[in-house]
Amino acid sequence: MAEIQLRNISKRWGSFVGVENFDLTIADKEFLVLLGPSGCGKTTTMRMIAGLEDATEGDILVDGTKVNDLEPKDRDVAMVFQSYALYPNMNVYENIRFPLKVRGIDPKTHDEKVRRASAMVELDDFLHRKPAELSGGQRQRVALARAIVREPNVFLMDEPLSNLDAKLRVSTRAQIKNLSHELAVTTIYVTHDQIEAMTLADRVVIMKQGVVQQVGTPVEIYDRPANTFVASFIGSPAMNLIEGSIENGVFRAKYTEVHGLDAPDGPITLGFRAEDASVVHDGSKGEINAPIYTLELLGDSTMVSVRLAGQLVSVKADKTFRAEIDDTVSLHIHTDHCHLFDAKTGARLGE
Ligand SMILES: Nc1ncnc2c1ncn2[C@@H]1O[C@H](COP(=O)(O)OP(=O)(O)OP(=O)(O)O)[C@@H](O)[C@H]1O
Repeated sequence: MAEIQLRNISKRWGSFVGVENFDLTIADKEFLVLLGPSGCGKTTTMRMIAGLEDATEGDILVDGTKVNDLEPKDRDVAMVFQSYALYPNMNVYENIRFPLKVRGIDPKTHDEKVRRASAMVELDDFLHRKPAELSGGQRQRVALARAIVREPNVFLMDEPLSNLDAKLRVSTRAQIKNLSHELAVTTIYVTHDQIEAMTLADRVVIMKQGVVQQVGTPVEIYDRPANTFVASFIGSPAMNLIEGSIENGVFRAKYTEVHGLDAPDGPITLGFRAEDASVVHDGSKGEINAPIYTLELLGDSTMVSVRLAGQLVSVKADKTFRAEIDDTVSLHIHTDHCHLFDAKTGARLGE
Protein backbone atom coordinates (compact mmCIF):
# COMPACT_ATOMS: atom_id res chain seq x y z
CA MET A 1 0.00 0.00 0.00
CA ALA A 2 1.35 3.44 -0.82
CA GLU A 3 -0.86 6.41 -1.39
CA ILE A 4 1.21 9.57 -1.67
CA GLN A 5 -0.22 12.94 -0.79
CA LEU A 6 1.58 16.07 -1.85
CA ARG A 7 0.01 18.92 0.06
CA ASN A 8 0.90 22.23 -1.50
CA ILE A 9 4.59 21.52 -1.66
CA SER A 10 6.94 24.24 -2.85
CA LYS A 11 10.68 24.44 -3.32
CA ARG A 12 12.51 27.74 -3.38
CA TRP A 13 16.19 28.56 -3.44
CA GLY A 14 16.35 32.19 -2.29
CA SER A 15 13.88 33.99 -4.49
CA PHE A 16 14.05 31.34 -7.24
CA VAL A 17 10.99 29.14 -7.38
CA GLY A 18 11.73 25.56 -8.47
CA VAL A 19 8.27 24.14 -7.66
CA GLU A 20 5.20 26.07 -6.60
CA ASN A 21 2.19 24.74 -4.66
CA PHE A 22 2.18 21.21 -6.03
CA ASP A 23 -0.99 19.64 -4.64
CA LEU A 24 -1.95 16.12 -5.64
CA THR A 25 -2.88 12.73 -4.24
CA ILE A 26 -1.26 9.82 -6.05
CA ALA A 27 -3.31 6.66 -5.61
CA ASP A 28 -1.90 3.35 -4.45
CA LYS A 29 -0.49 1.45 -7.48
CA GLU A 30 -0.94 4.45 -9.76
CA PHE A 31 1.56 5.13 -12.54
CA LEU A 32 1.97 8.90 -12.50
CA VAL A 33 4.13 10.69 -15.05
CA LEU A 34 5.57 14.16 -14.49
CA LEU A 35 5.99 15.77 -17.90
CA GLY A 36 7.38 19.11 -18.96
CA PRO A 37 10.27 20.91 -20.61
CA SER A 38 13.75 21.07 -19.13
CA GLY A 39 13.89 23.02 -15.88
CA CYS A 40 10.15 22.91 -15.12
CA GLY A 41 10.64 21.27 -11.72
CA LYS A 42 10.00 17.58 -12.41
CA THR A 43 13.19 16.25 -10.85
CA THR A 44 12.91 18.61 -7.90
CA THR A 45 9.39 17.31 -7.17
CA MET A 46 10.65 13.75 -7.30
CA ARG A 47 13.67 14.52 -5.11
CA MET A 48 11.35 16.00 -2.50
CA ILE A 49 9.31 12.78 -2.49
CA ALA A 50 12.50 10.73 -2.18
CA GLY A 51 13.75 12.92 0.66
CA LEU A 52 16.83 14.08 -1.26
CA GLU A 53 15.54 17.65 -1.16
CA ASP A 54 13.61 19.38 1.65
CA ALA A 55 10.31 20.98 0.73
CA THR A 56 10.38 24.69 1.54
CA GLU A 57 6.66 24.51 2.24
CA GLY A 58 3.97 21.88 2.34
CA ASP A 59 3.68 18.30 3.54
CA ILE A 60 4.37 14.92 1.95
CA LEU A 61 2.35 12.02 3.31
CA VAL A 62 2.67 8.33 2.57
CA ASP A 63 -0.42 6.37 3.59
CA GLY A 64 -1.48 9.27 5.76
CA THR A 65 1.82 9.59 7.63
CA LYS A 66 3.90 12.71 7.21
CA VAL A 67 7.35 11.81 5.90
CA ASN A 68 8.91 15.28 5.50
CA ASP A 69 11.44 14.61 8.24
CA LEU A 70 12.31 11.02 7.31
CA GLU A 71 15.69 10.25 5.81
CA PRO A 72 15.63 8.92 2.20
CA LYS A 73 16.62 5.44 3.42
CA ASP A 74 13.61 5.34 5.73
CA ARG A 75 11.07 6.24 3.05
CA ASP A 76 10.78 2.86 1.35
CA VAL A 77 11.17 4.33 -2.13
CA ALA A 78 13.47 2.96 -4.85
CA MET A 79 14.88 5.33 -7.44
CA VAL A 80 16.01 4.62 -10.99
CA PHE A 81 17.98 7.39 -12.66
CA GLN A 82 18.97 8.12 -16.21
CA SER A 83 22.55 7.34 -15.28
CA TYR A 84 22.49 3.78 -14.09
CA ALA A 85 25.06 4.19 -11.30
CA LEU A 86 26.05 0.51 -11.30
CA TYR A 87 29.10 -0.64 -9.38
CA PRO A 88 31.70 -1.37 -12.09
CA ASN A 89 33.60 -3.98 -10.09
CA MET A 90 30.55 -6.05 -9.20
CA ASN A 91 28.89 -8.41 -11.63
CA VAL A 92 25.20 -8.14 -12.44
CA TYR A 93 24.22 -10.57 -9.69
CA GLU A 94 26.10 -8.61 -7.03
CA ASN A 95 24.79 -5.29 -8.31
CA ILE A 96 21.22 -6.50 -8.02
CA ARG A 97 21.91 -8.04 -4.61
CA PHE A 98 23.57 -4.92 -3.21
CA PRO A 99 20.44 -3.19 -1.81
CA LEU A 100 19.53 -6.37 0.09
CA LYS A 101 22.93 -6.43 1.79
CA VAL A 102 22.80 -2.73 2.66
CA ARG A 103 19.37 -3.13 4.19
CA GLY A 104 20.37 -6.13 6.22
CA ILE A 105 17.82 -8.45 4.62
CA ASP A 106 18.20 -12.11 5.66
CA PRO A 107 21.01 -13.48 3.41
CA LYS A 108 19.15 -16.77 3.01
CA THR A 109 16.53 -14.98 0.92
CA HIS A 110 18.97 -13.09 -1.35
CA ASP A 111 19.46 -15.68 -4.05
CA GLU A 112 15.78 -16.21 -4.66
CA LYS A 113 15.05 -12.47 -4.68
CA VAL A 114 17.93 -11.67 -7.05
CA ARG A 115 16.91 -14.41 -9.44
CA ARG A 116 13.28 -13.36 -9.41
CA ALA A 117 14.15 -9.70 -10.10
CA SER A 118 16.64 -10.55 -12.83
CA ALA A 119 14.15 -12.88 -14.50
CA MET A 120 11.58 -10.08 -14.58
CA VAL A 121 13.90 -7.92 -16.66
CA GLU A 122 15.24 -10.89 -18.65
CA LEU A 123 18.78 -10.74 -17.38
CA ASP A 124 19.09 -14.36 -16.26
CA ASP A 125 21.82 -15.07 -18.75
CA PHE A 126 23.95 -12.08 -17.81
CA LEU A 127 24.31 -12.47 -14.05
CA HIS A 128 28.06 -13.12 -14.20
CA ARG A 129 28.88 -10.16 -16.42
CA LYS A 130 30.36 -6.85 -15.30
CA PRO A 131 28.53 -3.62 -16.26
CA ALA A 132 31.24 -2.81 -18.82
CA GLU A 133 30.30 -5.99 -20.67
CA LEU A 134 26.66 -4.94 -21.09
CA SER A 135 24.79 -2.78 -23.59
CA GLY A 136 23.10 0.44 -22.45
CA GLY A 137 19.71 -1.25 -22.41
CA GLN A 138 21.00 -4.17 -20.36
CA ARG A 139 22.58 -1.80 -17.85
CA GLN A 140 19.31 0.03 -17.53
CA ARG A 141 17.60 -3.28 -16.83
CA VAL A 142 20.13 -4.05 -14.09
CA ALA A 143 19.23 -0.70 -12.54
CA LEU A 144 15.54 -1.67 -12.77
CA ALA A 145 16.18 -5.08 -11.23
CA ARG A 146 18.10 -3.42 -8.40
CA ALA A 147 15.05 -1.27 -7.69
CA ILE A 148 12.64 -4.23 -7.98
CA VAL A 149 14.66 -6.49 -5.66
CA ARG A 150 13.98 -4.19 -2.72
CA GLU A 151 10.23 -4.67 -3.11
CA PRO A 152 9.67 -1.00 -2.33
CA ASN A 153 6.33 0.68 -1.81
CA VAL A 154 7.15 3.39 -4.33
CA PHE A 155 9.22 3.54 -7.50
CA LEU A 156 10.69 6.86 -8.56
CA MET A 157 12.07 6.86 -12.08
CA ASP A 158 13.89 9.89 -13.46
CA GLU A 159 14.18 9.73 -17.25
CA PRO A 160 15.29 6.10 -17.11
CA LEU A 161 15.21 5.73 -20.90
CA SER A 162 16.93 8.91 -21.97
CA ASN A 163 20.34 7.32 -22.54
CA LEU A 164 18.97 4.62 -24.80
CA ASP A 165 18.72 4.79 -28.58
CA ALA A 166 15.27 5.20 -30.14
CA LYS A 167 14.60 1.52 -30.80
CA LEU A 168 15.76 0.33 -27.40
CA ARG A 169 13.75 3.08 -25.77
CA VAL A 170 10.56 1.73 -27.30
CA SER A 171 11.22 -1.85 -26.20
CA THR A 172 12.38 -0.87 -22.69
CA ARG A 173 9.34 1.40 -22.39
CA ALA A 174 7.10 -1.57 -23.12
CA GLN A 175 8.98 -3.58 -20.54
CA ILE A 176 8.56 -0.91 -17.86
CA LYS A 177 4.86 -0.74 -18.59
CA ASN A 178 4.54 -4.48 -18.30
CA LEU A 179 6.63 -4.58 -15.12
CA SER A 180 4.62 -1.86 -13.45
CA HIS A 181 1.48 -3.80 -14.20
CA GLU A 182 2.99 -6.98 -12.78
CA LEU A 183 4.49 -5.38 -9.69
CA ALA A 184 1.51 -3.10 -9.01
CA VAL A 185 3.62 -0.56 -7.12
CA THR A 186 2.95 3.18 -6.99
CA THR A 187 5.28 4.70 -9.58
CA ILE A 188 6.27 8.28 -10.27
CA TYR A 189 8.08 8.68 -13.55
CA VAL A 190 9.75 11.82 -14.86
CA THR A 191 10.16 12.52 -18.55
CA HIS A 192 10.20 15.35 -21.06
CA ASP A 193 9.04 12.96 -23.78
CA GLN A 194 5.32 13.27 -24.34
CA ILE A 195 5.05 9.92 -26.11
CA GLU A 196 6.60 8.17 -23.12
CA ALA A 197 4.16 10.01 -20.87
CA MET A 198 1.12 9.16 -22.97
CA THR A 199 2.00 5.49 -23.35
CA LEU A 200 2.99 4.76 -19.74
CA ALA A 201 0.82 6.91 -17.52
CA ASP A 202 -2.41 6.30 -15.68
CA ARG A 203 -2.30 10.07 -15.16
CA VAL A 204 0.02 12.75 -16.47
CA VAL A 205 1.02 15.95 -14.67
CA ILE A 206 2.19 18.67 -17.03
CA MET A 207 4.45 21.29 -15.49
CA LYS A 208 5.80 24.61 -16.68
CA GLN A 209 8.22 26.76 -14.70
CA GLY A 210 7.47 24.98 -11.44
CA VAL A 211 3.71 25.23 -11.80
CA VAL A 212 1.32 22.36 -12.58
CA GLN A 213 -0.62 23.15 -15.74
CA GLN A 214 -2.91 20.13 -15.89
CA VAL A 215 -3.41 16.72 -14.29
CA GLY A 216 -5.36 14.08 -16.16
CA THR A 217 -5.42 10.78 -17.97
CA PRO A 218 -3.58 10.79 -21.30
CA VAL A 219 -6.92 10.86 -23.12
CA GLU A 220 -8.26 13.78 -21.07
CA ILE A 221 -5.13 15.79 -21.68
CA TYR A 222 -5.06 15.02 -25.39
CA ASP A 223 -8.76 15.72 -25.89
CA ARG A 224 -9.18 18.68 -23.55
CA PRO A 225 -5.91 20.50 -22.98
CA ALA A 226 -6.31 23.12 -20.24
CA ASN A 227 -4.34 25.77 -22.09
CA THR A 228 -2.24 26.45 -25.18
CA PHE A 229 0.95 25.33 -23.42
CA VAL A 230 -0.48 21.85 -22.82
CA ALA A 231 -2.05 21.82 -26.30
CA SER A 232 1.26 22.51 -27.95
CA PHE A 233 3.22 20.12 -25.72
CA ILE A 234 1.09 17.02 -26.25
CA GLY A 235 0.65 15.29 -29.59
CA SER A 236 2.84 14.84 -32.61
CA PRO A 237 2.61 17.11 -34.48
CA ALA A 238 1.62 19.66 -31.86
CA MET A 239 -1.93 21.02 -31.98
CA ASN A 240 -2.41 23.70 -34.63
CA LEU A 241 -3.01 27.05 -32.94
CA ILE A 242 -4.26 29.95 -35.02
CA GLU A 243 -4.47 33.45 -33.58
CA GLY A 244 -7.40 35.39 -34.98
CA SER A 245 -10.63 36.96 -33.90
CA ILE A 246 -14.31 36.13 -33.74
CA GLU A 247 -17.15 38.29 -34.93
CA ASN A 248 -20.74 37.02 -34.82
CA GLY A 249 -19.58 33.44 -34.46
CA VAL A 250 -17.19 33.66 -37.41
CA PHE A 251 -13.47 33.18 -36.75
CA ARG A 252 -11.10 34.94 -39.13
CA ALA A 253 -7.33 34.86 -39.57
CA LYS A 254 -5.07 35.00 -42.60
CA TYR A 255 -6.42 32.58 -45.29
CA THR A 256 -8.92 31.34 -42.70
CA GLU A 257 -12.66 31.65 -42.09
CA VAL A 258 -14.47 29.30 -39.72
CA HIS A 259 -18.22 29.52 -39.17
CA GLY A 260 -20.42 28.30 -36.37
CA LEU A 261 -18.14 28.81 -33.38
CA ASP A 262 -19.72 29.57 -30.05
CA ALA A 263 -17.65 32.33 -28.47
CA PRO A 264 -17.99 36.05 -27.80
CA ASP A 265 -16.58 38.61 -30.24
CA GLY A 266 -12.92 39.51 -29.92
CA PRO A 267 -9.44 38.08 -30.28
CA ILE A 268 -9.15 34.32 -29.70
CA THR A 269 -6.87 31.36 -30.41
CA LEU A 270 -8.37 28.50 -32.38
CA GLY A 271 -6.84 25.05 -31.95
CA PHE A 272 -7.30 21.79 -33.83
CA ARG A 273 -5.23 18.66 -34.32
CA ALA A 274 -3.76 17.52 -37.63
CA GLU A 275 -6.15 14.57 -37.72
CA ASP A 276 -9.17 16.79 -37.10
CA ALA A 277 -8.95 18.40 -40.52
CA SER A 278 -8.75 17.14 -44.07
CA VAL A 279 -7.85 18.21 -47.58
CA VAL A 280 -10.87 19.21 -49.70
CA HIS A 281 -10.84 17.38 -53.01
CA ASP A 282 -14.26 18.06 -54.51
CA GLY A 283 -13.62 21.65 -55.57
CA SER A 284 -15.64 23.17 -52.71
CA LYS A 285 -14.02 25.60 -50.31
CA GLY A 286 -12.81 24.57 -46.88
CA GLU A 287 -12.14 26.87 -43.94
CA ILE A 288 -8.49 27.41 -44.86
CA ASN A 289 -7.34 28.21 -48.41
CA ALA A 290 -3.61 28.78 -48.53
CA PRO A 291 -0.44 27.95 -50.47
CA ILE A 292 1.29 24.74 -49.40
CA TYR A 293 4.40 25.41 -47.35
CA THR A 294 5.63 21.85 -47.14
CA LEU A 295 4.58 18.24 -47.72
CA GLU A 296 5.93 15.34 -45.71
CA LEU A 297 5.38 11.72 -46.68
CA LEU A 298 5.03 9.75 -43.46
CA GLY A 299 4.23 6.33 -44.87
CA ASP A 300 0.69 5.88 -43.55
CA SER A 301 -0.26 9.48 -44.39
CA THR A 302 0.99 12.72 -45.88
CA MET A 303 1.38 15.78 -43.67
CA VAL A 304 0.38 18.95 -45.52
CA SER A 305 1.47 22.23 -43.97
CA VAL A 306 0.47 25.78 -44.76
CA ARG A 307 1.69 28.99 -43.20
CA LEU A 308 -0.73 31.58 -41.89
CA ALA A 309 1.00 34.80 -40.87
CA GLY A 310 3.96 32.95 -39.40
CA GLN A 311 1.91 30.13 -37.84
CA LEU A 312 2.42 26.71 -39.33
CA VAL A 313 -0.73 24.62 -39.66
CA SER A 314 -0.41 20.91 -40.42
CA VAL A 315 -3.14 18.60 -41.65
CA LYS A 316 -3.05 14.86 -42.11
CA ALA A 317 -3.93 13.91 -45.68
CA ASP A 318 -4.23 10.58 -47.40
CA LYS A 319 -0.93 8.85 -48.10
CA THR A 320 -1.62 9.13 -51.82
CA PHE A 321 -2.06 12.91 -51.71
CA ARG A 322 0.37 14.65 -54.06
CA ALA A 323 0.85 18.36 -54.75
CA GLU A 324 3.64 20.88 -55.14
CA ILE A 325 4.89 23.46 -52.69
CA ASP A 326 3.06 26.79 -53.33
CA ASP A 327 0.01 25.05 -54.87
CA THR A 328 -3.13 26.36 -53.20
CA VAL A 329 -4.77 23.79 -50.99
CA SER A 330 -8.20 23.92 -49.39
CA LEU A 331 -8.51 22.48 -45.90
CA HIS A 332 -11.66 21.51 -44.07
CA ILE A 333 -11.53 21.84 -40.28
CA HIS A 334 -13.87 19.52 -38.39
CA THR A 335 -15.41 22.21 -36.24
CA ASP A 336 -16.80 19.85 -33.57
CA HIS A 337 -13.20 19.01 -32.71
CA CYS A 338 -12.00 22.60 -32.43
CA HIS A 339 -10.61 24.03 -29.22
CA LEU A 340 -10.87 27.68 -28.24
CA PHE A 341 -8.35 29.45 -26.01
CA ASP A 342 -8.21 32.90 -24.47
CA ALA A 343 -6.00 35.02 -26.75
CA LYS A 344 -4.16 36.60 -23.82
CA THR A 345 -3.87 33.93 -21.12
CA GLY A 346 -4.03 30.86 -23.34
CA ALA A 347 -6.60 29.26 -21.00
CA ARG A 348 -9.16 26.89 -22.49
CA LEU A 349 -12.59 28.44 -23.10
CA GLY A 350 -15.83 26.52 -22.68
CA GLU A 351 -16.11 22.77 -23.09
N1 LIG B 1 20.14 23.28 -5.93
C1 LIG B 1 19.55 24.18 -6.73
N2 LIG B 1 19.73 25.51 -6.53
C2 LIG B 1 19.11 26.42 -7.33
N3 LIG B 1 18.30 26.12 -8.36
C3 LIG B 1 18.11 24.82 -8.62
C4 LIG B 1 18.70 23.77 -7.84
N4 LIG B 1 18.31 22.59 -8.32
C5 LIG B 1 17.49 22.86 -9.38
N5 LIG B 1 17.39 24.19 -9.56
C6 LIG B 1 16.56 24.89 -10.58
O1 LIG B 1 15.21 24.52 -10.40
C7 LIG B 1 14.56 24.39 -11.66
C8 LIG B 1 13.89 23.04 -11.75
O2 LIG B 1 14.89 22.03 -11.85
P1 LIG B 1 14.54 20.51 -12.11
O3 LIG B 1 15.82 19.75 -12.09
O4 LIG B 1 13.49 20.11 -11.17
O5 LIG B 1 13.97 20.56 -13.57
P2 LIG B 1 13.50 19.37 -14.52
O6 LIG B 1 12.13 19.71 -14.92
O7 LIG B 1 13.74 18.06 -13.85
O8 LIG B 1 14.48 19.56 -15.74
P3 LIG B 1 15.29 18.49 -16.64
O9 LIG B 1 14.29 17.86 -17.56
O10 LIG B 1 16.26 19.38 -17.38
O11 LIG B 1 15.96 17.52 -15.69
C9 LIG B 1 15.62 24.62 -12.72
O12 LIG B 1 15.48 25.93 -13.23
C10 LIG B 1 16.92 24.42 -11.98
O13 LIG B 1 17.94 25.21 -12.54
